[in-house]
Amino acid sequence: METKRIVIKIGSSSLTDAHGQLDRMKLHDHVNAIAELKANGHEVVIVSSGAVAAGYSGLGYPSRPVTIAGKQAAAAVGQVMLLNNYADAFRKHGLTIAQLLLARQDFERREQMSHAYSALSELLKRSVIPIINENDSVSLAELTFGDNDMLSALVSGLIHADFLAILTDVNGLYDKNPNQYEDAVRYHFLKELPDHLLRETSDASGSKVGTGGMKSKLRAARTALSLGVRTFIGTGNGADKLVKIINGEGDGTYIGTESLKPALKVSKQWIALHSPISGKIEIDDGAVHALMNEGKSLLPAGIKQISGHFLAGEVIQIVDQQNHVLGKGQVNYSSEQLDEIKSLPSMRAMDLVNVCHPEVVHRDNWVPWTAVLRPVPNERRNG
Ligand SMILES: Nc1ncnc2c1ncn2[C@@H]1O[C@H](COP(=O)(O)OP(=O)(O)O)[C@@H](O)[C@H]1O
Ligand SMILES: N[C@@H](CCC(=O)OP(=O)(O)O)C(=O)O
Repeated sequence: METKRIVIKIGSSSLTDAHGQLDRMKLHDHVNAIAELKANGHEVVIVSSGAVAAGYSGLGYPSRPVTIAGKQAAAAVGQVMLLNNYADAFRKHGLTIAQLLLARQDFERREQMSHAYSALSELLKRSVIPIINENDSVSLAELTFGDNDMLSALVSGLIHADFLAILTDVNGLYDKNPNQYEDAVRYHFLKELPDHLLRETSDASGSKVGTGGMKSKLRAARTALSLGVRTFIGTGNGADKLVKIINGEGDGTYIGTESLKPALKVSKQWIALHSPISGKIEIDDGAVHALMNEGKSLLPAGIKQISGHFLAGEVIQIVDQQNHVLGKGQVNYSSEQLDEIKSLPSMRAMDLVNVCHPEVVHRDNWVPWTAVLRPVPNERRNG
């Protein structure tokens, strides 16, 4: 049997009881199913929610806190309880776990993203099961993932996973919220996620503890697909549930086909999804053709105009002369240098600013505004 690298996202709703508190039976059910995957030789990374749910009652809150400070405190208490429970449960299977707490800022800094990649790769090599959660207690309010769906998609891209399973309390995506409409119909398989599905799907959570509802799972699934990772959204019970899920027999919705394009390199993922945009370069039609159709790098000769102040190594947006965004790239020249050399032949440009490589943006550091950068409807573009 082919072994796979699998990311399992476990939502709060799949870890808690009717009062919104950590349900150890549910946790053990997931652990048994993950142990089964490991026994079959698969590599597994868990993205687990549940810290706030596990911690709030111990802090004396009558229900899940709504204030930022309340959630941060509850997560700090609950994360310890959550991981202790996982560690005990996995130990019974002879398996070791590791904890990684990630914040959105960790993805915005290229080195930190590479460190996360290296640490995860090493843990997987040593057959340890990394358990990731958002670093709720320190995440900046305006920069939190909020739920772990998007985090799980980004992690699955980062480690070039073969499959992302988002476990929740509903058995897949329905054409309308099944909690409200009895006649809601479930999708078993979707080749891709069209815009209208994202627009129409509700962000209402089905439980007291979940965040983001089905909409955030679809956003995450779209990101995972664009990073080359097939996704499942659904549920299941018993030790064989995950084996069934990865064999295509799971109770839920499968999104994407086996023949997705391969994942982008980590450096391109950073440029595409996380890097801040420091400026803009407008290019002529010849350069548009070279970049978009011929897989070439951007040379000084194709540059018409520069906006913003940026340094060499920063990421800028590239637009055509009608101001259509073409993509993002990491520049080898500062905006000051580019102002001097725009439209010039490469040799002259290099002489003028004393730089030894002709590419303004090398094709290895260029990501076109295709699937990865495509904004989810009703949302701001990255940057
Ligand atoms: N179209 C839909 N299909 C399926 N579930 C939906 C849909 N719209 C809203 N939901 C709700 O989304 C919930 C799952 O999201 P959420 O509560 O955030 O789960 P989790 O805690 O697992 O992240 C379901 O319980 C369901 O009530
Ligand atoms: N990081 C938070 C997760 C917040 C949350 O509700 O996420 P989810 O259940 O995935 O919608 C926690 O551990 O409680």
